[in-house]
Amino acid sequence: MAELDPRARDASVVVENVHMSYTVRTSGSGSRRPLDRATRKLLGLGSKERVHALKGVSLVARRGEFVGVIGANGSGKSTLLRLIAGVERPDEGRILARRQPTLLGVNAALQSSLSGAANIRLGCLAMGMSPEQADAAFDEVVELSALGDAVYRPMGSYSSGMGSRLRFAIAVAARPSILLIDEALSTGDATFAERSEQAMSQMLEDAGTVFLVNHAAKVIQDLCTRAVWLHKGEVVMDGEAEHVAEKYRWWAWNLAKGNHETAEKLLTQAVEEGEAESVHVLSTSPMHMEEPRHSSRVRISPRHRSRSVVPEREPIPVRRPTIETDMLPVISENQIVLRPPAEETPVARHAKRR
Ligand SMILES: Nc1ncnc2c1ncn2[C@@H]1O[C@H](COP(=O)(O)OP(=O)(O)OP(=O)(O)O)[C@@H](O)[C@H]1O
Repeated sequence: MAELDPRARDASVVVENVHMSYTVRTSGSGSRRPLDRATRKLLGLGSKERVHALKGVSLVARRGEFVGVIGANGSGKSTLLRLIAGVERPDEGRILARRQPTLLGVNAALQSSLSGAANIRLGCLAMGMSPEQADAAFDEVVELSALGDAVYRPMGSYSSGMGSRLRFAIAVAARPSILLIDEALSTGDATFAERSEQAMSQMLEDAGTVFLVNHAAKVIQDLCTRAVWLHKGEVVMDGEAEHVAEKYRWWAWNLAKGNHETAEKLLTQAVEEGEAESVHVLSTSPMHMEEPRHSSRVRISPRHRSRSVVPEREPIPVRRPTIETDMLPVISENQIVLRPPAEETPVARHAKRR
């Protein structure tokens, strides 16, 4: 049994045994011929398929942590961020956050027909700022986005990089405690990269938490303090960014070179070495809450669990949280997070073995 974790007070996001699946329509025939596909569609012969995007993901992010989420295409990175943002709710498991997280580009939906300047105001208001705060933040947003005079042009005329920079600058100006970034930082030039790094360092110094999804191990190594490697919806490794990103990079390189056997071995080693964090959230106050919007909906069948790449663990008791905000249940001080003792973390175990 794990010890009580005194650092629970620092937890800003708790992801507890989260499962998420989507139903997708397939043509069902496997045929590549357009006529076949069209005929099957007309006859309504398409079938539905269940895609398990996340399978029992658990982690605790703390104040001041910059967490990189890395993994191959379709491994569940964006799904995890959307769930943490509260944009979607998990089928099973629970997510708690100390404050409402900001998912870059989603919380401030911008209008392409309006100028960048009008969108700054709109975006700041959408992020919860008052009109006075939005006006005061204008110069800072323009500077960080490095748009110059282009800020007075319609946003529809921007390149995708310019749009990403503007969304990032608006999100940072709103001083979120928890910022979730999906790839956006790879679209800027060197000046923007420098400024965005400074802006995020400031956020972390203010005890914020940043999650960054990126395919590039180098970006994760350069920016993050910690990395979570997802593979087919499961946590393969969770630990120090440099170490996890290096393991991921080596695995991805072998896979890209067609060294499937080596890649498979590396993945197995990483799974053995990097057992994911085990998270239990207990509520010590009476269970008087209504069913939260983000609580369990559907149970995943044991059949799907048995195919998992990560060894099975004890089922985690899911109990109701004590407080609820508009989007996600909030972590309260009387909830306790249990996790393995420090010396049992994947990185520590790896170090011991060497
Ligand atoms: N809205 C959706 N509807 C149907 N399937 C979805 C949806 N969102 C995600 N998926 C599926 O869930 C799995 C995980 O997708 P997700 O986008 O989270 O992966 P990712 O790691 O972010 O991928 P990428 O690196 O390509 O962006 C994929 O198989 C994807 O097809």
